Amino acid sequence: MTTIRFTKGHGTGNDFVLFTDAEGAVDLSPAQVAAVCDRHFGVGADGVLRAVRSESIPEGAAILAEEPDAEWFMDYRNADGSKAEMCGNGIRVFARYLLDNGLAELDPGGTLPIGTRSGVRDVIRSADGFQVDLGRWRLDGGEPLVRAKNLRVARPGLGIDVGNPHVVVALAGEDELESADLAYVPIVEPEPEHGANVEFVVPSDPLVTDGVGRIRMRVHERGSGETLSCGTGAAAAALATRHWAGRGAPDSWRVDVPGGSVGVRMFPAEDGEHVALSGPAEFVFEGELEV
Ligand SMILES: N[C@@H](CCC[C@H](N)C(=O)O)C(=O)O
Repeated sequence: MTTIRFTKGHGTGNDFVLFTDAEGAVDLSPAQVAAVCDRHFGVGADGVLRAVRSESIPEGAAILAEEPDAEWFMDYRNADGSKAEMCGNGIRVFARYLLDNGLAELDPGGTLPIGTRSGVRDVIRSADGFQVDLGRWRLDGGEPLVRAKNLRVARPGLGIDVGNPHVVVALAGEDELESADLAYVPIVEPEPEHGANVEFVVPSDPLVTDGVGRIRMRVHERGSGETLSCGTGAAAAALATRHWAGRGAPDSWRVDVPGGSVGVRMFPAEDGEHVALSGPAEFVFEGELEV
């Protein structure tokens, strides 16, 4: 048995257990992660974020080659113990965890590079907490049909990759968004090879106010079930809505989720268009765990 000191944190209600394992000595098994995340018998969380030095984890070697300053790697696990490439809410909470624990510094106007399974991601401070550049996004996975419990008809989704896979589905209105039962895994046909997070969105009316688009979203996350928020999902949802809205649609979006609200911004970069996510990073409590 190993004792780990953990912090419980969240970003718009998407909650995580965070701990430091600088030397990479505590590689939790899927069963151990699932036990920690269990809301009845464990701490309870949507995922676990292990802070491990990039040099101490196999996936970190590629990260250091890309960006030698990415000292820390965010080892993200879903609540079922599976590994995911990226977590948009998690990385803001992770950045704050590194800073508050003196593991990293972020000068005013500076950037904190963090290693993830989808590459190095740059975090900066923002008015609402932290902003992360999620990098280049791409349409991926076509337009599969999506069925969810309590939705009367199957609807076409749009596959979008923002470092991890998403399928975004537009619903007819607020009633449909409320009544969809996301306790059950939505059925996506054809099934994405590596699974997908599925976002259900409803545009606000009007869609755009003062140059900012606004949508509401609920999500069923791969490996974690329905969560109160998904940062990469919010970015995918804004990208899909802009795609559907066509010419003239804005590059700035506010995405309302059951746990709060996050900002999404698309901007040109040297290697193509990037998408950035901003929002809060909160801590709730600290404790010790035997694993
Ligand atoms: N909640 C996260 C996404 C976490 C990973 C996801 N469940 C997956 O398996 O891809 C976010 O805020 O982006």
